[in-house]
Amino acid sequence: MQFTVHTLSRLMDGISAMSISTKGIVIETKSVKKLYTWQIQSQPPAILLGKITPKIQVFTPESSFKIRIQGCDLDAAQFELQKLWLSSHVNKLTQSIAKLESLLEKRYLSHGLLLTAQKMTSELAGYWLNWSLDKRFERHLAQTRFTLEEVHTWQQQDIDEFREAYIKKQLRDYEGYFDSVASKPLTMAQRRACVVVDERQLLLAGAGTGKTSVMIAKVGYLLNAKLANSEQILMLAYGKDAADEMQQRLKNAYFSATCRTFHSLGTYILGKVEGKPPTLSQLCHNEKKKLQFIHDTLVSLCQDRAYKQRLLQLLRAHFEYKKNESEVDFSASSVVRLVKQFSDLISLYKQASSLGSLQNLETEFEDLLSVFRPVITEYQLYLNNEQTIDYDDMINRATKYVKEGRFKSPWVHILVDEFQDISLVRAELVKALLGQHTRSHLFAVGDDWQSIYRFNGADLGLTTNFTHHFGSSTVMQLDKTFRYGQDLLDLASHFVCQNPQQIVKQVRAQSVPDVPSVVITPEMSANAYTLVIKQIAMRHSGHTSVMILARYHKQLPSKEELMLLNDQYAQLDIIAMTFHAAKGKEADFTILTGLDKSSVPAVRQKDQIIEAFLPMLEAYPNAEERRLFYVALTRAKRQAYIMSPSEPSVFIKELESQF
Ligand SMILES: Nc1ncnc2c1ncn2[C@@H]1O[C@H](COP(=O)(O)OP(=O)(O)OP(=O)(O)O)[C@@H](O)[C@H]1O
Repeated sequence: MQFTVHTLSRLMDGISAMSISTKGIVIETKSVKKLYTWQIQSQPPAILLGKITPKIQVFTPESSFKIRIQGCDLDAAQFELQKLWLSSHVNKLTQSIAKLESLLEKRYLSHGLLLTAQKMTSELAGYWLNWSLDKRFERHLAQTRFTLEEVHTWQQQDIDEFREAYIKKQLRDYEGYFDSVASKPLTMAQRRACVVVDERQLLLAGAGTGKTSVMIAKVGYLLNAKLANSEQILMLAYGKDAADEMQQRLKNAYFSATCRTFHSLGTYILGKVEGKPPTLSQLCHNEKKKLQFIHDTLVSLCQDRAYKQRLLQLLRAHFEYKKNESEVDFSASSVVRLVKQFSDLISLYKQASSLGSLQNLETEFEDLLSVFRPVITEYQLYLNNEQTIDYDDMINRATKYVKEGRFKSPWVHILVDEFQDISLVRAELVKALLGQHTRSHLFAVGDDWQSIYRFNGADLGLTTNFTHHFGSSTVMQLDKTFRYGQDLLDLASHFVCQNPQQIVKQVRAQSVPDVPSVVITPEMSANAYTLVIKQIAMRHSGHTSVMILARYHKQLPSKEELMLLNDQYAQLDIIAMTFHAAKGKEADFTILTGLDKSSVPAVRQKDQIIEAFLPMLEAYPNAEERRLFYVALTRAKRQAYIMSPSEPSVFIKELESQF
């Protein structure tokens, strides 16, 4: 397609010929012939901007070369030039806008998609929106330019409206699915949590609000809406039971995705990269063996006089070691305490080392760490000789492999349950996996009211400052609890929110029960819970589950006692577990026992160095113990019996004051 501007070129000084094509303008002078190409990145030539004067100026992109045109048919010239320019540029515009429209139609307007849209439109807007097209072209391009202008000038309100329209459409299209994906139709808040698919998303919700149900439904939605296939979805649970339950619930709903705990994820990654799954050291499973190992290591290290001196100094300065002899008495309680501390410190030290946060601690605790470091070196040597690893090695090594690209992650959607209990090192692994894909999605589900694993390194800040750690994100809440009635909800929420740092959530209960959901009953004898069980059995003939809960294992009935109780009351399914183990579980009735004032809240001996290695301690006293009690309180579907001993916990007194 050639358009030769005979009339124009004749008038131009020094230019012997000029022709215009879809590629650009070819200018010929006596000595040179040069093509000035139209460039898509460039602004349209001035002639297209409608600034037609008797002296038309055409700016080519590479230079400010000017062509002065006089005495010609300006309209015709402009029309032809526009036509040529458009024919070389219009495809990019229409294709980009079509692509954008299709993306916006198919996907939720996530933060990532919004950025892409804004980048695309601001690039195009630069050369399409500042000038007016000839009317004959305008007709064809009006809609495209309108879309471009609309997206380019989006304000927050427009974005919100656009998102809302998309959500409404998805809710309509998938109404039948959300009605039937679980045993009961999902609530509106649960449905919305499924159809909103942001790159980083946090679902914060209280106990019994159906978080797990949402995770299952979300996987199904991603699959049905063809936003992902099964191989691209990874679900992470805190414990093996929870991962198995998730897998089972997926299977029941005929969905498939990978469900793992962090440990099984680590094992899988290491197995893939190293060719065989790693072997875990016995020291990981057996605390007694670990303590013995540390004890033996210290004995052996003390053969070195200088080391022995440092150990004695440390014991005297920080462990109330009273003896003056030059030998260490390894049976002394202070030494036993030090051995226990070193055992706890191994994991925390390795976590801090992998996060690069050791430096300050090294200076602050030099006297202790100079004694500790040879122990951890021996520990590591022992694992190496055994050709085994521990849990920290597993997560650290897995993270390293992912970061180095030695493990290729197939997962584009990662859903993490119990997010409030995630540690920084585990979060690093998740981030590394997400980082392998340009568009990856994290759906974190958690409840800051149920964060109970700080002593293991869980960092609640990852949940409460989610956006700070993971970038722009959508935070949502669930507003209805199904497990228990309004009275238990009010009591438990009021109790946990005494700590002003807890995020306030507006939750309602599905039901208002006709009998009280919480019963505080005196605990006259050690196994008074048997009387409560008897009462439950008398009143309920159908299959009924009962959970006995205590702060410590030792306060729970033995296996034999439980078996006897289960035999005695055949219709009851009675189990017993600690408050910690009960997280994520539920039963028709719960019986909380062992609530004497010395057990609950448990007072941990403050250990300065362990504290320093753990995530920041909250200012509110007993914050984690309060949350743990909240977890225990919220396991009952019908009634929670709280056994109140003669010297009850302050937590019971607090609850009583609320009745
Ligand atoms: N939309 C719903 N309608 C009725 N019941 C529901 C709904 N969603 C969930 N449930 C029920 O609510 C109970 C709690 O659900 P789920 O275990 O998923 O909650 P959760 O938020 O994970 O609880 P927690 O954090 O305490 O472990 C279950 O018995 C579940 O079947």
